[in-house]
Amino acid sequence: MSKTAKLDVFRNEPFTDFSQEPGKRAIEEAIAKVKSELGREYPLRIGGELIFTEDKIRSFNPGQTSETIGWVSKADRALAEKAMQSALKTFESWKKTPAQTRAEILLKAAAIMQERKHEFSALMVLEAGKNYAEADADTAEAIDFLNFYAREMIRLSKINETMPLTPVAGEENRLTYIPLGVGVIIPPWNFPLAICAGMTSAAIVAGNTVLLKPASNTPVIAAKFAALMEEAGLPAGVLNFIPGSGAEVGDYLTAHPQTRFISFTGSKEVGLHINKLAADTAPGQIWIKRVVAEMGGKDGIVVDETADLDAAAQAIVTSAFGYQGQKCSAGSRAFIVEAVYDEVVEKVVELTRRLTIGLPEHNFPVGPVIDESSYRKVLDYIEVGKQEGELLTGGRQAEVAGAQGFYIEPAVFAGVDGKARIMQEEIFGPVLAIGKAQDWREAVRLFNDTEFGLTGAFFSRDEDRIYEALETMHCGNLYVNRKCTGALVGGQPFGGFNMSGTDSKAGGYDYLLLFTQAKLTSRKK
Ligand SMILES: NC(=O)c1ccc[n+]([C@@H]2O[C@H](COP(=O)([O-])OP(=O)(O)OC[C@H]3O[C@@H](n4cnc5c(N)ncnc54)[C@H](O)[C@@H]3O)[C@@H](O)[C@H]2O)c1
Ligand SMILES: N[C@@H](CCC=O)C(=O)O
Repeated sequence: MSKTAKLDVFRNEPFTDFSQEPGKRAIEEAIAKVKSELGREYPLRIGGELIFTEDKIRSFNPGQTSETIGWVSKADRALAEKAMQSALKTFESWKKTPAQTRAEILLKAAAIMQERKHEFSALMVLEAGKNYAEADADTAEAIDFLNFYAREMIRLSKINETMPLTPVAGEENRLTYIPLGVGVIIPPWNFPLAICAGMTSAAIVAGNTVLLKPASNTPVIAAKFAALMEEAGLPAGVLNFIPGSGAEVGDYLTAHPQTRFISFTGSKEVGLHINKLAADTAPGQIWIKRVVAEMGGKDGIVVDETADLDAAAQAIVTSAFGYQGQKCSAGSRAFIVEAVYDEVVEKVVELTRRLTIGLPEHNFPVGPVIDESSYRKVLDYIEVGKQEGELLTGGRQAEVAGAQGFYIEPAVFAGVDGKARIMQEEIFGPVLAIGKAQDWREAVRLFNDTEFGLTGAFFSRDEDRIYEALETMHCGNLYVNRKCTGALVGGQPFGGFNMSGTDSKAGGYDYLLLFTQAKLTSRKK
């Protein structure tokens, strides 16, 4: 793109239709290609140097645990320090690189990813246990983040033209958004491409250099992303890729005096730990570290008696069990008014029973949960649920012919009290808790009775109630008459209230500001 070429308006990457032959063939071919490359080794990337370590993370297929996706080199503290020094050095040149040039690298990366989108999706089918549509949506969102943040950086760099400061006689004032410094990027495994690419590219395009520590369940897709950024022309040392233990490398870098910011997405427990550690001032530290922390959810759907009950039941099931309930936005709770409670519950159970379980590469609606510890945790919660409500369907370990993985039947509990543990704690698996409310206002009260506040949905045909619910349901992303998952970049900036995080609104118009500091210069004329 030349300096004068006008960038077209941002549009979301379309999803692939896998019910049609071309889409189906494309992903099947991509899966075959990725399978032929399994078991490779992936290095750290520090200042352009590819480093292979003795100690490695084994990434495996959660739907077929004997299948190794790849062996990923693992950073220790010494390598994390080397990466910090590389990022500090590179920051001196990267911060001076024009915003337009930085943005162009993201646009190039988006174009390359788009060209090879099915390959990225296929890798997530195998490494993260996503079915075709879930993996495709993840890749599409990653492409969106790259395209969106590139445009956002260009917009911010022209802020004095689009949002002129109030004129002051005899002085010329300018506001610029300058980068912060070196940031540590810590994404989760559940959107292993989209969130990793979004968090990393936003920090980079704003002029920062970063240390990317990917989630240990999904380091291969993160390694592919790091390689892609280099292919797109990102100078060495801007993105330093350092997989490793959260407790070792994560704590070391969070506490590091030269870390300027930490961008984290993950659980409440780890987010609060990072926030606390980052608040301490290390000897030699000359700033308050900025922490962006997007955390868990206990999201839900409220249904009143005027609602389209079929649509509501479908949305409840899709929100609860899409990607096995492993989304921060998962609708793990539903509150239904008494008048239609039995009818909606029956529909939900029927739809849930229709969900078939199997290997993600064969595109079953329900696949495995991510690993053994998650499997045990979800099964433990199902036992808790049996004491707290009535298990209407599912909840057992599922056998999948020819596959050894972490499969669990989607579980629906009804008659669950709002204070029950399965109503209050994030399970992050295929478990839905349904509660009965006397009326829609009580249902909204029950919905709000949580420490989290990420997503929610309200189903009704009554305009007055919709109006009131939009005001009173307290969460960062609130939807009406649709599922509570699947926010789109640009149109539905994403982030939550309370213990769901700092409400950073990824994919929104404020997001890049989190990785900059505003500098005002005033010159006497
Ligand atoms: N709010 C959102 O936008 C959003 C999006 C996706 C996922 N999530 C949440 O993420 C969680 C699931 O992801 P997860 O299991 O990867 O979460 P997690 O908190 O276990 O791990 C997240 C990341 O933190 C790292 N980590 C662990 N300990 C660390 C430490 N001491 N210091 C630094 N880093 C450390 C992990 O290696 C991983 O990369 C769920 O709670 C889900 O709701 C939130
Ligand atoms: N942004 C995604 C959720 C990300 C967290 O897991 C959604 O809107 O469903």
